[in-house]
Amino acid sequence: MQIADLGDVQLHYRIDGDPDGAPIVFANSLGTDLRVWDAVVDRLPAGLRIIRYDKRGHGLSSCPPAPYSMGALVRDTERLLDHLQVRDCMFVGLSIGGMIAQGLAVKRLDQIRALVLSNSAAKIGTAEMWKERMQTVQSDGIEALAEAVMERWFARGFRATPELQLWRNMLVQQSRDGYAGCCAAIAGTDFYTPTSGLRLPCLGIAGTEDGSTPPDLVRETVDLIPGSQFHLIRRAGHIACVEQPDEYAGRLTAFLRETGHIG
Ligand SMILES: O=C(O)CCC(=O)CC(=O)O
Repeated sequence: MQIADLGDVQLHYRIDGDPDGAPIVFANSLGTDLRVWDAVVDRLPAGLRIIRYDKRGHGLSSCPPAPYSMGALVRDTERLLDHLQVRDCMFVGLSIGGMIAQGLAVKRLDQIRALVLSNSAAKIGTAEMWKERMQTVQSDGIEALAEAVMERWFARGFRATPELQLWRNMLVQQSRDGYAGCCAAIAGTDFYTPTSGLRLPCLGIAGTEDGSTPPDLVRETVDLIPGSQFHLIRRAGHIACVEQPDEYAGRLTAFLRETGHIG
């Protein structure tokens, strides 16, 4: 376990693979920690420096009081990558992690060479929806949302497996402030204009049964960046990396090859 002390926030991160390899960075979604990538990381080829972290308010990172801004989440990531001396990475962002990826690419193209927007979009939901969710979390806890979240996260078949309980536990064990803080960041984010100006290799990944960021929404965002690719995973919801890790890691590996991160 490793911690980066950035002054106002301490971020928990983990590095696997080859310390001198080409960097690939993973950013998690709302209500998850870096374990959400375990199965994908296990399936990636050798020769990569694989960096994962918990954004503020999630996992083992520190949890400032809500609300958070997207600017703060992007800045945390920027400082973490500077701390780790990461340049020219492939950045894989899941949902809010994909929003962080877009904000970071706009700001620091030296850090990001290729972008994977997984189950993500330039704008997710409405400000009203996020306000309601924040109020529910702050008054009744994350548990009050858990059943509905599981239906958006996972396809029907996966929801019938015993593994579902583990991911539900991960969700409800996140802090209320961390979850609500990130809801506020999503509510205030509309990256359509800045993302339209991006020029870098981009891959969109969507799940056919994603109830949070449906395939058309993901496609609309990646189509803002000329030359982007799009990959649709069947029998997967919002957390496609957990449900279909073979296909997910396979597509990432192909994109790593196409973009010259691995030979
Ligand atoms: O997962 C995210 O980062 C935000 C999108 C969302 O609403 C996920 C969920 O359905 O809980």
